[in-house]
Amino acid sequence: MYGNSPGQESGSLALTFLGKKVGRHHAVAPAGQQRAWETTNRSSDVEESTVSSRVVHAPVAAAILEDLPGSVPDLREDSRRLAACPVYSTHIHQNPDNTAAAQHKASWMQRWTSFRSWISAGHRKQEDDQGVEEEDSEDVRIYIPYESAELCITQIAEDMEAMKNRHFEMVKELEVNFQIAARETQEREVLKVRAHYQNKMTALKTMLALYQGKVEQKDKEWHQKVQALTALREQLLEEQGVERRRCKEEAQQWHREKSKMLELFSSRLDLLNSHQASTLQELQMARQEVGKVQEMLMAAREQRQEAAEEGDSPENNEESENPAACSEQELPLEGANARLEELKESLYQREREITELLGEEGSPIPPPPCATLLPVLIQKAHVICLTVPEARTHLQQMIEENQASLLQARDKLEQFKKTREDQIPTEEETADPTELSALEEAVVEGEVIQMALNYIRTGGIPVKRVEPEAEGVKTVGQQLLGLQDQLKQVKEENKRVIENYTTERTLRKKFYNMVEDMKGKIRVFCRIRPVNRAEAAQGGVVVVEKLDDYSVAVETPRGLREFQFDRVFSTESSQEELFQDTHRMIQSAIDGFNVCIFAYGQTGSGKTFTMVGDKEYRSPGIMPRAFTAMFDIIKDNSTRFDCKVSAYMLELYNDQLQDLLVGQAGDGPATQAPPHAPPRRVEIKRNRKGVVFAQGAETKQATSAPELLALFQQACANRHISSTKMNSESSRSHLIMGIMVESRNLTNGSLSCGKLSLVDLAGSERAAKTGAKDHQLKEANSINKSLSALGDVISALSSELPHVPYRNSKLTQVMQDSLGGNAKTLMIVNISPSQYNMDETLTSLIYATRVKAITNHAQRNLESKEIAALKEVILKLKSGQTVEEEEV
Ligand SMILES: Nc1ncnc2c1ncn2[C@@H]1O[C@H](COP(=O)(O)OP(=O)(O)OP(=O)(O)O)[C@@H](O)[C@H]1O
Repeated sequence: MYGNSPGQESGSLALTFLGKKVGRHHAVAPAGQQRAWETTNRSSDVEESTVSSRVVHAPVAAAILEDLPGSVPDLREDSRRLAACPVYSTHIHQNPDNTAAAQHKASWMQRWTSFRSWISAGHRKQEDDQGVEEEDSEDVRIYIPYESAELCITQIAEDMEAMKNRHFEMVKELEVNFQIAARETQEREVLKVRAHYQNKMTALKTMLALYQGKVEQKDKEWHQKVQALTALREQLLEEQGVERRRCKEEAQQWHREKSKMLELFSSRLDLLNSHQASTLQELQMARQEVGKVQEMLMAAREQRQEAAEEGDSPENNEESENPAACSEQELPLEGANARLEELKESLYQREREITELLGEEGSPIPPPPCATLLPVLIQKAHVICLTVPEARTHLQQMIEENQASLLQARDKLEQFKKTREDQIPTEEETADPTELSALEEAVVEGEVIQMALNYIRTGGIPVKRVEPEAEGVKTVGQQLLGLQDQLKQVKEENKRVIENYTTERTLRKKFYNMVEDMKGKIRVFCRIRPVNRAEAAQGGVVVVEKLDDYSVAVETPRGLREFQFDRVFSTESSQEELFQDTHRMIQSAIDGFNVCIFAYGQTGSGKTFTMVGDKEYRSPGIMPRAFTAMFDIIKDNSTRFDCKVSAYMLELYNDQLQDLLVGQAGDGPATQAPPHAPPRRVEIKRNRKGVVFAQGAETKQATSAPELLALFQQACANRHISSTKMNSESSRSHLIMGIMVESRNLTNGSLSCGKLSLVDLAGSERAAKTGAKDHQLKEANSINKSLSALGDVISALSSELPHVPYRNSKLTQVMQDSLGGNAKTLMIVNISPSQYNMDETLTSLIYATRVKAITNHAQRNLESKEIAALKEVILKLKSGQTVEEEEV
């Protein structure tokens, strides 16, 4: 009946649970080889059915029955009994008596009941029983009537069904048990891990608190320092102002003095010229007069000579006898001589005056006699003072008295000057300078006396007196020079103070950013691109300025607006510089963190340049550099970690996710899209930990940076790019690249799974500026819509609203874990420096500032060796694979 006929397939179901093999071997005759059942079915052919039933051998049946523990001994006994009574078997067969059949049926029923009870009891066959039973097996022939056989078959079928169900139940039960056990183990592990990390977290929190305390303290100190420096700066500025005012006043005074002197000189020069002119005139006149007088004298002399020649005449005798008449004749001569003398005197006078004037102008004046006498006098007086004590006392007294009077005179002069400065000068006051000059003279007199008395006391020789005006001029000049020096010093001091202030400000911002980073705030970098040709054509006015490494300012019509970021990169900053600050994010991804780097900004602001680089990869952007850096890190740690890198690449075009890796030659036939196959549907999902993944997206493995770059380049070729007025190669879609790094610790077997998302967003644009039409306009609308949804998410997160509208756009779904999720995120806001794009720049900077306020909760995705192994087992079981004991 249960013959293992030739060609019969023998199947076995084996389940291994925690190292114990459970289940049952069974044998089922394949269709077409179940002779007994076939005979029964063809009941009209009695002869054939009889033969068929008889050719079945008992040992085979017994062997099969052995597989049904519990029933085997009964059946064996029964078969032996039946074999000993062939009449019964034939009788039953030939005489189908109802009672006998009923009895027979009852006996079979009994047996099958026991068999069923065995099934329900879940009796397990012991493998070692097999040997014993093999020994017991005998060649037994069993003859069973067809009705019974039919019944039996039905029963067997039912029982088999029951057995199958039971087996399934058992399998289910085992699965449940297994899941419970796995869950319990997992929970235990999770609890352990949680406790471990809780401790670590507490320690970290304590450290953080300590650090925060320190930072706060430092912050306070810096704040105080900054305040002190600011106060100092203010004071210095004030002093500088005062100095400036003083300098200005002194310069004005110096100018006044100069013009006064110039006036004086010019008036003296005029006087001199007029004196010279009049002197020359007088000289001329005098010469003429002298000439006349000389002529007169000559004439008179000639007359006298003539008279002398006629001397012998009595008239001459009379003249000689009459002196009065003679003197009358000489009178005009005397008058002429007197006039001559007068003229000479006047000439000398003029000469003296001219000499004096010339002497005042600069020619050396012979020292007055007092200048030679004074040192002699002082020396004598000093000697007297040395020898006569009364004279010394008297001198001391004189010095003191003079000092007092000098002080008084100076005070008076100061007061007078002050009152004159304070009051609004009236005409009378300005017109009366005598009082001032009298006071000034008194001061000068007092000073001269003081000097002289001091010389007498000390015995020094007084130096040559300098002209008071020249001294005044020299003093003003010296003062000016001194003031210039002071100004220079103050400027240098100011520069130093400003430098100190800037350094401290920079440090403060750096520490602040570090604290923010530790708090889980999203890091935001700002990059200013150079002015492009279109902007230059619009005037190229630059309104954006990098103030320092952390601040950027925009000159708006309403004034300067300053924004603070984690780093600010100027137009001169290189790709290398930018990447240096990005590098540690790559390390985090390898360490098992979920990391996201994305570029944001208006169209043409340099997002693709920042993320991808230029077309020829002469200055590669973050993405190609990240590939190299990632594999470099992996290589450096290859002795401790075994890492696997795989990537997917999508573009969000017109609100549709498109897989850029589909259709590429890759690591297997599965990656090759069949020709004319409908595009595979890619959906954005989140795993239990909240990490976003692209379901249905082609994921390709890469074993080196060039391999990954080749994949990336091929995928980029599929991207939607077209030319607009703002950018000759404008991205018309958002590019999303996910790089998964699975890293197994070779020491402890733990497994970490990190993800690096690199996103190059399409830029917001105004149709008027880009000149978008038709399908470009549709693209622009779609881009703007998704960016607006991103803006809404940013606003909700930064305002800590209870609902964040992630589901409004596919873009926000893709970025859900990066904004307010569990990722370490870096945003690079790209801006244009030109006035032409000022509005867009301001909008971008405002959004970036809001992003800075968002807090993420980055977690490391690390599993212990056991959990990782159990997960693998579950996966295998789910997919219907056999799990070996060693694997668990
Ligand atoms: N920092 C930079 N230094 C030099 N050139 C730059 C810089 N940033 C951008 N550019 C140049 O400006 C142009 C526009 O840049 P890019 O295509 O990266 O802008 P985008 O923001 O990606 O624009 P869209 O959103 O339209 O795709 C490119 O020709 C690029 O080479």
